Amino acid sequence: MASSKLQLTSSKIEPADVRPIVISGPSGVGKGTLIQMLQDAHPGVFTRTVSHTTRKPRVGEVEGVSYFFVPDGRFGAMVWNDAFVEYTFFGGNSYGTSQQNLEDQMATGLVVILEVDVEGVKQMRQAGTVDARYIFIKPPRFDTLETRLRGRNTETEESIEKRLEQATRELDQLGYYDMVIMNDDLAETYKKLEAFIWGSTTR
Ligand SMILES: Nc1ncnc2c1ncn2[C@@H]1O[C@H](COP(=O)(O)OP(=O)(O)OP(=O)(O)O)[C@@H](O)[C@H]1O
Repeated sequence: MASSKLQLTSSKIEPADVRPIVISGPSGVGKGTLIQMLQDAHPGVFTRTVSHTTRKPRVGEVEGVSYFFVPDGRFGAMVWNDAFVEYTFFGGNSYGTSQQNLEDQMATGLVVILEVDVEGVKQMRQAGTVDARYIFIKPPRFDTLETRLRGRNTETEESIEKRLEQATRELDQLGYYDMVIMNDDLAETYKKLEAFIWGSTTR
């Protein structure tokens, strides 16, 4: 992976703004990669929420670490009980961030990172209940997504098509975000993300 070639300086200095950070953007744009880089460069600063999902675990995924894997009925009951700060139906499965998990992560005293799709961000913004910083990662060109998703080798053809279809809709809704960063060169993108989180407004 490209990130292993980067020279990252490791720092435990917390950002002045410790509100949760919501990272959004189309599938394959590099959200997971960038979040991992933040955590690697700043051990002991960030924690991530763990989403609930109705999708089946992939090889290597661990219950309660990668996701909370739940059946459809349980997920539906949680929606009914207003247990999610955001949830979405995507690629044939439901995903959501529970209020409980967000509170648990915030209680650690670390800066919480949430990876949320655009529909989820819309819900969070409209409800206005989570005071967070919202960042959108966008691809340099639409077809970059397809190349990266194929290169990742984790998706079926059907899943790739659903993700690209959804990306078209997502790229149309940038108004919900405090910051939009284009992920062309990974090292440059990472620097911009870090600068924004630590208070600079470099775009
Ligand atoms: N700037 C970049 N240049 C080239 N490749 C990149 C760049 N950023 C990320 N990648 C690669 O693109 C692929 C997709 O990245 P990643 O899995 O982080 O996307 P994601 O947005 O988290 O997707 P999903 O929402 O589906 O989980 C990975 O193989 C990653 O290494």
